[in-house]
Amino acid sequence: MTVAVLGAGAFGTALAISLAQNCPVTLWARDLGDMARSRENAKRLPGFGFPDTLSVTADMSIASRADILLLSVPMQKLRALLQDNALLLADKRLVACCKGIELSTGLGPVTVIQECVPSATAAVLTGPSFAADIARGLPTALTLACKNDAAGEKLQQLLTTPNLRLYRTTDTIGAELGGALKNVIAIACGTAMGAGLGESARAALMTRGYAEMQRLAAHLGAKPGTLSGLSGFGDLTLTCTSTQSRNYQLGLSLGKETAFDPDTTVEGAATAIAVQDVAQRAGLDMPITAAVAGLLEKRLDVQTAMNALLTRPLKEE
Ligand SMILES: NC(=O)C1=CN([C@@H]2O[C@H](COP(=O)(O)OP(=O)(O)OC[C@H]3O[C@@H](n4cnc5c(N)ncnc54)[C@H](OP(=O)(O)O)[C@@H]3O)[C@@H](O)[C@H]2O)C=CC1
Ligand SMILES: O=C(CO)COP(=O)(O)O
Repeated sequence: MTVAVLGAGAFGTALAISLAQNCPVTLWARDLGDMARSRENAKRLPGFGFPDTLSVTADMSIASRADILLLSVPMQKLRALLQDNALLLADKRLVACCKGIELSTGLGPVTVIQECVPSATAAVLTGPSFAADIARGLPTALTLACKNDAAGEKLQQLLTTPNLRLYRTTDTIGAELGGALKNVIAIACGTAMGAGLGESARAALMTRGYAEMQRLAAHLGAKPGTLSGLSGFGDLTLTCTSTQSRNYQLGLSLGKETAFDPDTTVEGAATAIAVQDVAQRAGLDMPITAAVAGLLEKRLDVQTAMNALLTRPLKEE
């Protein structure tokens, strides 16, 4: 068995390092930089040397020879990567490792894979995990979702490593929505903390945000149990409470009104806008998502957004 990871960001690099404990792994990057010589990804995940079983390439025809390919580029870049390499990726097992909803279509990564490479077996790997924790060998548990349970079980076995424990589901919609939507709520929580609104406000946003996640997921046909698992509740908890999270960090800077590096990968930003559109079309009430979209689009300031949430009509929980 061989694995390739397409996209040498922090997460792709960490997964490649962990999976190289199991089998030969090829890490594909559009720009290798100094990685082949230094045996480290100094740009995205500094401080973690590559094991001997990990090779790097910028040649997709080499990477695509692997049995299983993990797709670890940001969500908004996934479709182009698949379209550009559709012939090489035909019939492969493709596992999306990105968390988000496509801005132009409102679709998640599994559907995007199915649209671009219909002959592939599509899956998504998601859940609470920081790249540095995985690379450090710290214990991590993730969800592997694949509609075909037999294919999913095989992937679960092959991609579990000594420190990366995978659970399995056939509910790809629930798994990808959990990973996408928690980022939006993490921006809201970071904003509240940055603006000094307090930990009680954060707990309220996490809980009511989780209600929004469940509402949209149910509307789109997800199983309720998936949202309460690692890919939903698990990742929501991690991302809304850790300053390691870039989504939370963006929120902190919105709340403090400080500058934020626009080149940072913050999946929740595009996803908030995409989800707001999906919710509006479906007639769903998602006020926290709408508030985050309003903040990001600079239609709202923090105080106005918070007042709007607090003065909504009172309701049953
Ligand atoms: N970091 C983490 O802890 C975790 C991240 N994730 C998810 O993983 C996904 C990737 O995030 P992460 O690795 O952190 O992001 P990073 O910001 O670390 O890296 C993004 C990577 O994507 C590459 N990339 C961007 N556009 C393209 C493109 N068009 N073609 C090829 N490569 C491209 C970049 O290449 P280049 O260097 O050349 O710009 C870079 O290597 C996100 O969806 C994120 O939510 C999930 C769990 C944990
Ligand atoms: O998805 C993550 C943790 O599970 C990483 O979160 P950020 O993308 O916010 O850094």
